[in-house]
Amino acid sequence: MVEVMPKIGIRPTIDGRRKGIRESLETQTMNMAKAAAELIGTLKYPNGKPVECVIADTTIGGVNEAAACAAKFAREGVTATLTVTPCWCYGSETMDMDPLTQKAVWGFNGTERPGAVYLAAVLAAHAQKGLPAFGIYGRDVQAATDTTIPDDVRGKILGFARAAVAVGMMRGKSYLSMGSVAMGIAGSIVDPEFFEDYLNMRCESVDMCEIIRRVNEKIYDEEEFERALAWTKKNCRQYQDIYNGANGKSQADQEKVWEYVVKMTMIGRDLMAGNPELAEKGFREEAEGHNAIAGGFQGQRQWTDHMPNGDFMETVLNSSFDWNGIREAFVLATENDALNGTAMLFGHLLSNSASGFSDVRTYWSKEAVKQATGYDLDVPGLIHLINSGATTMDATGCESLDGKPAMKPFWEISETEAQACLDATSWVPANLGYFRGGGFSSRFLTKGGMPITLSRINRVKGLGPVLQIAEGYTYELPENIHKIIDDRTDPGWPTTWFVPNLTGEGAFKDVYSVMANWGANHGAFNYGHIGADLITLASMLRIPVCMHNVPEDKIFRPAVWNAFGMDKEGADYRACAALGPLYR
Ligand SMILES: C[C@H](O)[C@@H](O)[C@@H](O)C(=O)CO
Ligand SMILES: [Mn+2]
Repeated sequence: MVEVMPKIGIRPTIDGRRKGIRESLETQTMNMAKAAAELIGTLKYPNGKPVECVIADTTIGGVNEAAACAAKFAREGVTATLTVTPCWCYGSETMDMDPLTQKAVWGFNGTERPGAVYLAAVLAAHAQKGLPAFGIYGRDVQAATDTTIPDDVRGKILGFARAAVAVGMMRGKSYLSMGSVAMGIAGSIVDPEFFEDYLNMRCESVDMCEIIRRVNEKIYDEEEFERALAWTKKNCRQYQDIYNGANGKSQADQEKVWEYVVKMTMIGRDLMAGNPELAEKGFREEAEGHNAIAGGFQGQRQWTDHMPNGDFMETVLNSSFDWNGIREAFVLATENDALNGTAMLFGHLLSNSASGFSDVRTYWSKEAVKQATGYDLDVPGLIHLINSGATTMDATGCESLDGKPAMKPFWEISETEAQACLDATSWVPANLGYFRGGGFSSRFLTKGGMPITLSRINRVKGLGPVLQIAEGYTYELPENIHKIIDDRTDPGWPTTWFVPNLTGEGAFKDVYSVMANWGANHGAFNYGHIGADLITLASMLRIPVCMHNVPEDKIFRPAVWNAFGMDKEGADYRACAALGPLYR
């Protein structure tokens, strides 16, 4: 994959009046830029490297200096800009006019000079010109000599930067469909217009028979395959065949399936990201890959009716480790549900950790749990997240943060934690009723008490894409109680029990309402409460949020959203409609 990391450009704007005013402000203004760059540099790209900032060569007092800054930023690959100033500057003469950059302005809240006044003036200019910008100024007045960034300003700069980096990361990359529409699932009817207009991504597709060709013609790294198979045999424990009784495959046949699914995993990865080793073998075209930052595998049914299913490939690629060690997780959607894949991609880019993929299968009320198991649930209800094994092994909850279960960026995961995730996962011979070609599904039970955010994109005729978000926690039923329910469901698939945070209103009135308001069969989940970041990201892309339980004081959108009315949700819809998709 072409690794171009999007940079954030810092624009120190200044009062252009020489012979006194400008000179007195140069140092303070440049220092704000340096402080902002230093702060943003504490963030990481998903590859673990620090986020890079570029500062304009000079402060910007007028249009010529603004143009020089824009030229530098274009050369440097800047995709978002943060304008900083402690003073009055000339709004439309100094602002960032690039229609494609994400924009924020930090106006220093002092009283010696009117930084916050410039902020208001330049935000008005942005609103008037249809170039949305995030407004940032501190709640408390600071002394002119105070070079610290107050906490509230830090939070806003970082929130803006995280989402802006995510927008930049997607630009120019691809979504790769392996196969097409799975079982009539609308999310796998991939729409290039959505990817192009909203994300600036290209839709690529390969027929699943490409996998067969690569297996048959040995278009994979054969040395890697030997290593991968040995690693798989050592670390991926085959579970008993709980589905197929006398019809099950012999162990000799299962060994062949293991070999096949390991090859599928390598080939799926090579299709997405390319692999220079293939060029060494003479396969230069195949070595290139599809520059895919996300992908999906149709599987059902044409492939799975005949060939081993994609569960091993999906689970392993979506995890932060494999036979090559601990590495960045891929984003690979089951059933080629590209809209869930997009939510997985958003979550991965914002959290830098692996994304889970699940069916949103069953709502369990307290009463239903009591009736089925005799157990008194101590939470208001549960949503059963479960899918044939596509879910990342990071979701076992065997990584930890401050002693609690977590899903972490790969550079924070230890060998011991990766091993614990593998040890907590077993591999169940696929239900041949569903998957005639066999395969192995990952099976695990997510540890309780992990903060997670469930999200999903849906496309709606006449409206466009919408994002839904539910923050909540994982939950752990006592083992024997879980077993009763799991045995009735799909005991060979990974389970995450989810309890959304309730607000008592609307879609979050109760747990039932959350499930009833979910827009499709799948949800993506990520570690942490990342709803606010998702909302910021959605506003940058002009995707309205149709359902969320994020506290209002955490929501950060471009300032012009305020002009679309006081009711935040309605304003979001109106602003997204008026502005239209970012790359249209
Ligand atoms: C095996 C079945 O076809 C499942 O894969 C199916 O219920 C789904 O996952 C639907 O999203
Ligand atoms: Mn599914």
